[in-house]
Amino acid sequence: MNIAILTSGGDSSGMNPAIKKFVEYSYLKNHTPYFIYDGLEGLIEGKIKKASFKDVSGIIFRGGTIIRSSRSKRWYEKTYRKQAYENLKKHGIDALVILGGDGSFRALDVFYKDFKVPFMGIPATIDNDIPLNDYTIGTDTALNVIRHAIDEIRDTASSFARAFVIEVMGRECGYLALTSAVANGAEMCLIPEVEYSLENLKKRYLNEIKNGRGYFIAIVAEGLKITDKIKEWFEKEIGFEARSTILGHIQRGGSPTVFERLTAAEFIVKAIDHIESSPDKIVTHKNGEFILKDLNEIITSKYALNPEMLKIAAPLMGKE
Ligand SMILES: Nc1ncnc2c1ncn2[C@@H]1O[C@H](COP(=O)(O)OP(=O)(O)OP(=O)(O)O)[C@@H](O)[C@H]1O
Ligand SMILES: O=P(O)(O)OC[C@H]1O[C@](O)(CO)[C@@H](O)[C@@H]1O
Repeated sequence: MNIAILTSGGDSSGMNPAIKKFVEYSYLKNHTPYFIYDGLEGLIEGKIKKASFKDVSGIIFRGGTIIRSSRSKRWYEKTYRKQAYENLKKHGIDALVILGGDGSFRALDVFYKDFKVPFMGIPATIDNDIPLNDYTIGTDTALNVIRHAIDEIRDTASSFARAFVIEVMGRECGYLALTSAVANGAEMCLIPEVEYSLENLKKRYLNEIKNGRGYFIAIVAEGLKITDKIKEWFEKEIGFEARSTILGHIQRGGSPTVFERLTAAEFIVKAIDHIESSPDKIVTHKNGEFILKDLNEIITSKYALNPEMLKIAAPLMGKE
């Protein structure tokens, strides 16, 4: 088969190892791999090229995506999707592999309904917000970038009596905030999915200050849009000088971790192995296994945070 790969939505570290494995494993299985550059915008523009081993040499340790990505307004219009379909036909592409997040899977859904182009979707976004799936490519590297940043902030935090409010990405999903709050021993974790109580946190913090607490690390998910409010709250209600840091796009960068590289390879192998026999699926990673799921099941479900992790983090949200 002629199989083309594209990366869509927010780039994430681990896309490059996935692209490398895609090329190598496709040739191994007697398929011909193609690149579509610039995501869905590139597909509309027909930026399609046969991929070679040389294209993917020396990329396994690089963050980002060598074939680039995009967010495409034009994709919502059928005229442009038709143009994309014509481009695939022109290059003799038999199937698509798409690395992206939930938006990209919705894009795949309309495209499949329109033109029935066989596909495999692979979850890739730092947000880790794909339903029925435990892991999206990019998450582990982003968590390690956050860990590193918090370690550095802690150096200065522990040298002053201050509160540091750190905003992490994730759109409407609190996964990055929840996981990094627990992994980095934060005093506060506020996420969109769970109601928090500043009143309870205040009681606890004032008590802790009496017992010698010297500084605070607070993690706030970007989706709440309350980072400045929490900084002011520390100053007014807790009486601690406060600083805020928005980690921003550094969370999308960095060399893919070992876990990232291995998982990316396994996602790709599962996708290529099954693209002929079940050409309309999302590869999910659930309870340590790689499982094919219907696209429709994914996009009509809601992701859920790990209840055990929520229990561990409950005190950081002011829950008794
Ligand atoms: N409902 C939809 N119908 C058609 N196309 C869509 C739809 N939702 C998203 N898309 C297309 O998919 C692209 C990628 O989606 P989006 O920008 O939400 O990123 P994503 O795949 O969710 O990744 P990330 O979570 O990393 O941002 C959009 O720019 C748009 O072109
Ligand atoms: O790179 P952009 O388009 O500013 O998008 C930022 C968004 O993309 C993500 O990094 C990935 O979805 C989100 O966490 C963040 O809200």
